[in-house]
Amino acid sequence: MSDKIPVTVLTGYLGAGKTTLLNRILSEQHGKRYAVIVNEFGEIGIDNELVVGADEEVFEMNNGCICCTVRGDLIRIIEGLMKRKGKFDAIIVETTGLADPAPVAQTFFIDQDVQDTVRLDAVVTVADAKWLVDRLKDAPEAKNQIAFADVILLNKTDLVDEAALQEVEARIRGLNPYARVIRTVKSNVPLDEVLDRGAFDLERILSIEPAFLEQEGTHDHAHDHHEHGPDCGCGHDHDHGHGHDHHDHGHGGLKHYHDEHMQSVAFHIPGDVDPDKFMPWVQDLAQREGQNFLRWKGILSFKNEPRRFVFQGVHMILDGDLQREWKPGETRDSKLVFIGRDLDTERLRDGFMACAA
Ligand SMILES: Nc1nc2c(ncn2[C@@H]2O[C@H](COP(=O)(O)OP(=O)(O)OP(=O)(O)O)[C@@H](O)[C@H]2O)c(=O)[nH]1
Repeated sequence: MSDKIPVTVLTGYLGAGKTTLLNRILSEQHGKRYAVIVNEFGEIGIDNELVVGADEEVFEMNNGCICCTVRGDLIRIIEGLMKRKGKFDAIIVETTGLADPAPVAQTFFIDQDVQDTVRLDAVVTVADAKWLVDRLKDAPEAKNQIAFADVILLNKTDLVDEAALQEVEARIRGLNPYARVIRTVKSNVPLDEVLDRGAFDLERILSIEPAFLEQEGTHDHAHDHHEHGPDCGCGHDHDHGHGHDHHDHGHGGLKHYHDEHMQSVAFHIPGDVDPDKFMPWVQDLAQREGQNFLRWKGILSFKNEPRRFVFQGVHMILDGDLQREWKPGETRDSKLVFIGRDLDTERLRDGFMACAA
């Protein structure tokens, strides 16, 4: 995987600080060269002019919302970039504040040429500390962007007090316990926190919060009785803006929220998985229930396989790779995480457990 060019998808609601982060990435002395793809609504690419950078190349996509019409353009731009391989080290795609990151991320899994040359490194979401809680109530895109993220910059922390920050962090955790959350002012973050993360931080999360796996299933919420509109597969969120979808639990002094619509569950098999069982299971699951899964991710130990199988999916689109070898002394086990809506925890657990070797 290492010779593939890493792609960072930068997302976040309108005005959260994405361009500020991009400018920081492009102006800092890090010795790396980035190709930047900016998607902006409208004819005139204002964002392009706001993006500084000497050596970097900025490509713009103005043909509408990236999430509906522009996936083809994104593929073409990346193919064009690949002809200039060697001229840059990484690609950053900045999406419009209203885009659903799913179709963008999927692009890196579905087109074979793209898949052979680049890899989705991480989805980085910039969130506005002052306004996120409000946007989570009225803007389904904002909720998707949080649930989807591998890394979240909680930006504009200068505009709110500590209590408000803790509140917004609790909201974020309720939607996505797996993302790394970093507080920032003016998107000021050490760049290695957001770039070249290595697809996702499952291992880090599991090492920091081993309790997740011990209490598997506790991050979901069983009382989801709202009906959803069908997901048309375009990646748009069909969530209805229900006003009171949060439950507030005491949690060792820390506030803990569950969101009835967005859930996350993690499963663990303390040993090998049989790929002949696992592969058909996930493929079938993707077909039948993929629209409910925003992200699914796993690190698996396949029977008789010296390398780790690393897996991620976005809705129906799946991507898996045999990566590095298990190290001597490393515990070979298998973990799978789902973030999505209306997850049938019991059935997912039973299905995964049945894949044990
Ligand atoms: N007070 C404060 N303002 C900030 C911070 N970060 C960014 N801003 C300001 O917020 C405004 C929006 O920042 P941008 O970086 O353009 O946000 P964006 O997410 O790219 O916005 P869109 O392109 O509209 O989606 C700018 O005026 C920034 O200077 C911060 O940490 N604190």
